[in-house]
Amino acid sequence: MQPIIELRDVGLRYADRLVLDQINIHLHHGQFAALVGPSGAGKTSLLRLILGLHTPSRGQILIHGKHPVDGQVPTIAYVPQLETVDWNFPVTVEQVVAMGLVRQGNPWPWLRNHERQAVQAVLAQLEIEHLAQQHIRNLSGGQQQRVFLARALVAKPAMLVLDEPTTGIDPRVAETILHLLADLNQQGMTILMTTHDLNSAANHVPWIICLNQTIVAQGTPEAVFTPIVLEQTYHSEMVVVQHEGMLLIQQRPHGHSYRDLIPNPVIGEVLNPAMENPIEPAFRTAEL
Ligand SMILES: Nc1ncnc2c1ncn2[C@@H]1O[C@H](COP(=O)(O)OP(=O)(O)OP(=O)(O)O)[C@@H](O)[C@H]1O
Repeated sequence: MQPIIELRDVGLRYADRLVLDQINIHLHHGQFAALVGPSGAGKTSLLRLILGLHTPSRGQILIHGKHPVDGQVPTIAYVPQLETVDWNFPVTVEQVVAMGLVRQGNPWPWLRNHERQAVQAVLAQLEIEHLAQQHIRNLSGGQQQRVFLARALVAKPAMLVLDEPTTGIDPRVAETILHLLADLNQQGMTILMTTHDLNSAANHVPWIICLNQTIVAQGTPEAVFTPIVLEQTYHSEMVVVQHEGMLLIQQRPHGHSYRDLIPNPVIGEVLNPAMENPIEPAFRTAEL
């Protein structure tokens, strides 16, 4: 089956600075993937490449097997980081969601009936229809995230791309947003999100892409969330434990060894053979 998105040996430079290198990713219909990596790893830059907002310095990006034309990628909807939004802009929830509609042939600022119905339907789907006339500034972080999710969904995209959807909201609300994304994925939506929350990604997202300028590893959480892959990604020692069926990931405290902290080291093996120091197969992890 043809991937929705395919990146072939993609590189990106800002001026003379290499930000992304040798990026190879396939995302198929129905996948739910998280892009993780430290600040400055190039996660947002990679999303912007996929959205057609940057041109790769090398390699190819194919959407449904084709090159995006003129930066237009109509079937992929974007949910921005909340902190990049101007909350003083005078708009209601309904107006924000309507911005997601492709409003061909309607130059007026008010909505036609079918447009209002589409907005109402997506607000109901995300259980925020009661907020339609509220100013966006007056909402909680979780409600704001749902509004921008609604704006993305109203255009009926083939795929959602979200930049840090759980940043800046409390852990309980972040959990509900991840459940919402998992529900959308169950209904067939393909999703790619960036996150700094490794524990949520490990326990809610079935496919993980570890990035630090290049792809360090990609695979299931159990396969890629290993101390070695995490150290290669973050350049910092991490502890991975399994507890009651969950993966728990934490920065390694100073003065402890893995032997003290990990009763059952987790095993991983989906690695990037192109890396300078290819990561050893997983069974080596247990020897640390
Ligand atoms: N438009 C730009 N021009 C020049 N450099 C940029 C530009 N955008 C990003 N960068 C640089 O490229 C690198 C990757 O940035 P990017 O925002 O993609 O990282 P990130 O992984 O999303 O980081 P974070 O987790 O902090 O959001 C950073 O060093 C950043 O300073």
